[in-house]
Amino acid sequence: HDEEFPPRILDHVMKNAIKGDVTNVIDVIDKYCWSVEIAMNVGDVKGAILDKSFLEASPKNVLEIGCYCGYSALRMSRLLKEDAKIFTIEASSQYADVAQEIISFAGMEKKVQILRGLSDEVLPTIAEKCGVRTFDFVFIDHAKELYKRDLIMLENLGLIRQGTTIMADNVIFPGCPDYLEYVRNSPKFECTNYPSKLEYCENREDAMEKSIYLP
Ligand SMILES: O=c1[nH]cnc2c(O)cc(-c3ccc(F)cc3)c(Cl)c12
Ligand SMILES: [Mg+2]
Repeated sequence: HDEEFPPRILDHVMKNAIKGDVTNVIDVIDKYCWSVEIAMNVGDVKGAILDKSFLEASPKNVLEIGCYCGYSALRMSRLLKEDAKIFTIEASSQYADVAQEIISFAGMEKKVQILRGLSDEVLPTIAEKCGVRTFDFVFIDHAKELYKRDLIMLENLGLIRQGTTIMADNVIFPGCPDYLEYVRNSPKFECTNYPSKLEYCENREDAMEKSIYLP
């Protein structure tokens, strides 16, 4: 995935999507990624799996680690209940800039707050900064080598509670074997695997892993 992609997708959305119509923005991004160039959004197929788990959890406080262009934040924002909110951590200021534009274009700037910085620098102060005690739903979709570290941080910081749903993207490709081994062998997590395909690909396997926290 090249660094120049995000500005192109932003430009495409601004030119081809309907301002304020979050579902149309999502569709325009998916069509572009299927037809013009692939992006590392969770995509429409895995996105539907995310949607289903999100609706089942019906969360009030949502945390996403890895915002990228804001695609998955938009998918979740359109399913948010009244007075619920999404906090999404993004380390790349270029990605965060594009995501902010796309989220605002879709009219979801009040429901989605982008926190700029590295996850291990943002997480320790997120509770007081965001006025949240624990998160009800967490979507992990950033660098695969940080999944396990960050889940342990969430637990140690008391940012997840009995019944919190954690969804992880890319557990097959690129893959996060240490994370999978950790959650599946821990008595504190109830795991379910959802086999799928890498976003915008027909023939490369990937999967999402759902882990319910039961300390
Ligand atoms: O870095 C990623 N963070 C979060 N999600 C990701 C994802 O869903 C896909 C990929 C990826 C890898 C190799 C490839 F050929 C195409 C796409 C990456 Cl690299 C990430
Ligand atoms: Mg991903």
